[in-house]
Amino acid sequence: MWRGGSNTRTCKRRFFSSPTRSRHHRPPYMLHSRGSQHLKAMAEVDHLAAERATARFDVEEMKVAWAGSRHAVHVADRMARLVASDPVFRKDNRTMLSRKELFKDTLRKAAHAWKRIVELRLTEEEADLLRQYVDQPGYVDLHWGMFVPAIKGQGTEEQQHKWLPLAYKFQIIGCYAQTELGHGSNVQGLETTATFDPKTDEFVIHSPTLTSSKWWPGGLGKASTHAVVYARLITEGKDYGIHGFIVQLRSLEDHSPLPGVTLGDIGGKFGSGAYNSMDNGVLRFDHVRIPRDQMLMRLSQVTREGKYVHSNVPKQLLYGTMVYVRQSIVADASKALSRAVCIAVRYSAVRKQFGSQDGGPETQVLNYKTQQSRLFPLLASAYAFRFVGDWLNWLYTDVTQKLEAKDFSTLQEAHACTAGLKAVTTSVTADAIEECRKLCGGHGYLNSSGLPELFAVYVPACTYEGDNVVLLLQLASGKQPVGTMAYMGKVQYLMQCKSAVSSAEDWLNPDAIQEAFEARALRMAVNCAQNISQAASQEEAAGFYERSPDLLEAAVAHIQLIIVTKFIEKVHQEIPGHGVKEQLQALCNVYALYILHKHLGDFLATGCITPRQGALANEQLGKLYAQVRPNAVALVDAFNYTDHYLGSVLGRYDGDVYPALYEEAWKDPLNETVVPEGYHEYLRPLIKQQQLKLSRL
Ligand SMILES: CCCCCCCCCC/C=C\CCCCC/C=C/C(=O)SCCNC(=O)CCNC(=O)[C@H](O)C(C)(C)COP(=O)(O)OP(=O)(O)OC[C@H]1O[C@@H](n2cnc3c(N)ncnc32)[C@H](O)[C@@H]1OP(=O)(O)O
Ligand SMILES: Cc1cc2nc3c(=O)[nH]c(=O)nc-3n(C[C@H](O)[C@H](O)[C@H](O)COP(=O)(O)OP(=O)(O)OC[C@H]3O[C@@H](n4cnc5c(N)ncnc54)[C@H](O)[C@@H]3O)c2cc1C
Repeated sequence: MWRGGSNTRTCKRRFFSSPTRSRHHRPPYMLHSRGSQHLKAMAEVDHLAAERATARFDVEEMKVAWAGSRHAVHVADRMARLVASDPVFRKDNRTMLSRKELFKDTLRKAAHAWKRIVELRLTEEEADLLRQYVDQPGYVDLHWGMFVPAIKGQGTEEQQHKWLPLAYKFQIIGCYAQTELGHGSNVQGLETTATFDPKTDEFVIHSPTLTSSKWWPGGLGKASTHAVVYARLITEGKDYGIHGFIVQLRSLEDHSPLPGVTLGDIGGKFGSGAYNSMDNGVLRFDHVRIPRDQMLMRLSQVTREGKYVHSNVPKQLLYGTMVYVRQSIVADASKALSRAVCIAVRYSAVRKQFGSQDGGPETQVLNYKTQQSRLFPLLASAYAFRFVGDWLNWLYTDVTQKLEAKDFSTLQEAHACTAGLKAVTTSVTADAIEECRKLCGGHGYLNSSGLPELFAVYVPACTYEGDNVVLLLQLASGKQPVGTMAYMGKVQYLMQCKSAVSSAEDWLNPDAIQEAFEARALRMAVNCAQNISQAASQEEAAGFYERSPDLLEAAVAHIQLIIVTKFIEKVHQEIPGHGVKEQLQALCNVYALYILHKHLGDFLATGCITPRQGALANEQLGKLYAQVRPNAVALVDAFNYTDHYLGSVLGRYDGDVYPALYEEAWKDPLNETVVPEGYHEYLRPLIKQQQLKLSRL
């Protein structure tokens, strides 16, 4: 979970307490006797009011379209405000905390969040949202996000009955210990062993090598008492491959590691603050014994005699927790992307540069066409990811229900879609956050813009829960033209069809877009298949390996088709509210035509459109940007984020950016004293030495 918050060090620190601080060092507006009044008056001004007035749609109804329902808007609103108004959840100076302070702050927030959840008797939906708005990654993410789902998905009814109530009441804290120092992507290559001992009816969990040390699990380093550990099951002398086991790691009395367990944190990570609130851990086992019934036995069992029995279900169900988390990550991508875009759009409307010859007002940078062509596709992508995320959630729920009824027919489709969408949406979002930082110019590089930390927290999403390249290759290896691949059944038509677009406006026709995207995806897949069979006369796997860079691109084309299709389907639905459907239609077109323009090489190379049609798409894109421009600020308002959640002086709702930037600067610990620490040791002697040298000349 979560970002931000107050900290004991900065709370105790009084702003002007240092004896070496001079009064003249205060921000000038604070020297003014009416300083605070003046600030307050400024804060009441909505610097973005003019922008909001130009919106041609009902923002409140757009909030509903974004959130999914009126109920969802209300719940999100209540939880966001609850968090924003609670001093424990304050989010200032997090990037200035030491690792230990940050971790303690995370424990404090998690404990306080839990207290509020219990006191207010929040529902699961409310509790999830509250944690989201607290916004600081921590052990609870893995406890709720992976440990509990692993037991639910892979535990028998008895196991669920025993372990879930303990987890629900936080009597135990769990993590998901799969990855090892030597193996992450290749799950079948994990080395940890779980050897059944029929004499004692126990499994012996062991780390035979350094590379078998569990490495990365979040929450493992310092917080968890238990883990679902993935290990090779060995019984009757035979290795049956990877299975899940519930293993207690720490004492429930004093939190010390149990005998045979060595564990700790793996060390600092990218960026300040950011993901360093999480105790990603290392874990080694030295012949640790657990009762047989702590093997998760829903999919396969080991009998008292040590016999291995596999239920009649696909072995890939072992990977179910990862599929679940991947679909949550897609939903999360739209949140991270929309936060960055909200900051960049609001700031671009406030920021002015050039354009005035006579001392008059300068131009809002949002009016520059280049700014629009960089920013509006990201705005459209945030909406696109939101809707495809909703669809993926539906698909996941559907496959789960089917699995309950022992229908495994959609398992492969769910795996392919979650893997591919996770890969594409996280890669785009990580790049987009960085683009938003650049769109905010120099100020975007300040921690107070919120963007550096958002990027640092977000970027590992390209790696965790499956490296994006590895996941795209999984998608590319899919074989059956079912579900979202059904368009491949139209192979004859799509291989030879020619786009009928003859004017820029023709690109507003969803059928024209759909056909171009289908033809491109299919033709790329067919090209790959042909090249693979040519590259490897004897073995398909060798050809697959040889052509894997092309396969990646074909997989991306397929996923972009899914995203475009789901956006088009969304816009076809009944959408209430003045102008809401029209705005979504425009954003859908921006998304599709931007992808077409960006990947024009694919579309042209596969011959599904002509260069002239490509140019017309770009022409239409320019017109769409002009249509989005007056609605841009209102479109990001519809995300309904509080200033607390955004955590950005540049993205403030009121657009009053400059006083906020100015004020934030003075909170830096470097500004605690006028004369910096180290002056007497290093600066003064240097200066004096130089002065002396000069005086001798
Ligand atoms: C945790 C909270 C979640 C909240 C998310 C919201 C984010 C909010 C942000 C908050 C901040 C912090 C929280 C973030 C927490 C991050 C936690 C991270 C956790 C982890 O990273 S856990 C470790 C994850 N590890 C991986 O993902 C490993 C990747 N590797 C694999 O998945 C597999 O090894 C593989 C799929 C790449 C290959 O597997 P293998 O067994 O070798 O299979 P193959 O031989 O290739 O394929 C065999 C057949 O099985 C099919 N298959 C493979 N996988 C699946 C699956 N999952 N489901 C169904 N089918 C599958 C495959 O297609 C083959 O089929 P075929 O034989 O061809 O028909
Ligand atoms: C912040 C964070 C949190 C995490 N949390 C957890 C957790 O809670 N629990 C847990 O068990 N794990 C966790 N992980 C581990 C994570 O799941 C793995 O790091 C991830 O699955 C990638 O595996 P890897 O590190 O082995 O990468 P590698 O597979 O070693 O990848 C290295 C490079 O090789 C490439 N590559 C690998 N295989 C192939 C291939 N077949 N074809 C082409 N290229 C390939 C990749 O694209 C990449 O460029 C976390 C990781 C991070 C960064």
